[in-house]
Amino acid sequence: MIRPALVLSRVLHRYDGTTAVEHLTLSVPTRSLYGLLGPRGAGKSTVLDIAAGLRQPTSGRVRVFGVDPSSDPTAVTGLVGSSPRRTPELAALTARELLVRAGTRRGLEAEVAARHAQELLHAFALGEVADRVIADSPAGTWQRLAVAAAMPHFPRLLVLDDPFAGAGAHDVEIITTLLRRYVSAGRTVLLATDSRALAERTCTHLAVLDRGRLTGQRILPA
Ligand SMILES: Nc1ncnc2c1ncn2[C@@H]1O[C@H](COP(=O)(O)OP(=O)(O)OP(=O)(O)O)[C@@H](O)[C@H]1O
Repeated sequence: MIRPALVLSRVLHRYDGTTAVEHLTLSVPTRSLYGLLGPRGAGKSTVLDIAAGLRQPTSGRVRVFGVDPSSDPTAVTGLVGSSPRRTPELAALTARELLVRAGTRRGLEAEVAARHAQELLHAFALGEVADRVIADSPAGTWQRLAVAAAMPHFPRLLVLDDPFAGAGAHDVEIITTLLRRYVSAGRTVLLATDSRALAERTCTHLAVLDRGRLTGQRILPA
């Protein structure tokens, strides 16, 4: 049997007084495009942070390709890719600079990072804005760039928080095509969204979260 990309077993997460994730158990198969669907505050971002090794759960068991993020955080960082947040510091960079920086931060040599940045700019149809400052780009362009910035090192698990937020139909089309291609190349994508329509159109698997609990799970027809 192929080992799942991510396994959460009875994961609980509390922030001070708030229980964000309540005894969540789920398994994300390798080569799936797995959607976490739920309204605001459902706990999606918390689950993604836990999957990316950016947050330790209060209790429960987490395995990323069999690795426990609490005992080997560095290994998990190498296996997972996630998008940067749009901070003023990043918005002052050009699209190309952001992608090169994303690559070198993931351990690529400068030359390799520059080549991958060029490939990603092309794949995400970002050629025209490549050397423009990010601050001048609309939300949909940022979303394409943010997804590209999660993958310069070709991580085995791509973790994307709301990659369609503010994206227009053209951006959604490009992002969806690239994510499908990524999965076809043997990788795995875990994304969060509050749009049922987009989740159903894009994903191969769907888990529905509500107030930190799993309320449904489906495999979607191809
Ligand atoms: N850093 C934090 N400190 C305290 N409470 C938090 C923190 N982050 C999230 N929460 C709370 O945890 C719950 C789950 O939040 P989370 O962001 O994981 O949900 P979400 O489904 O991603 O929502 P959104 O779509 O709004 O990001 C919410 O009640 C939220 O207010």
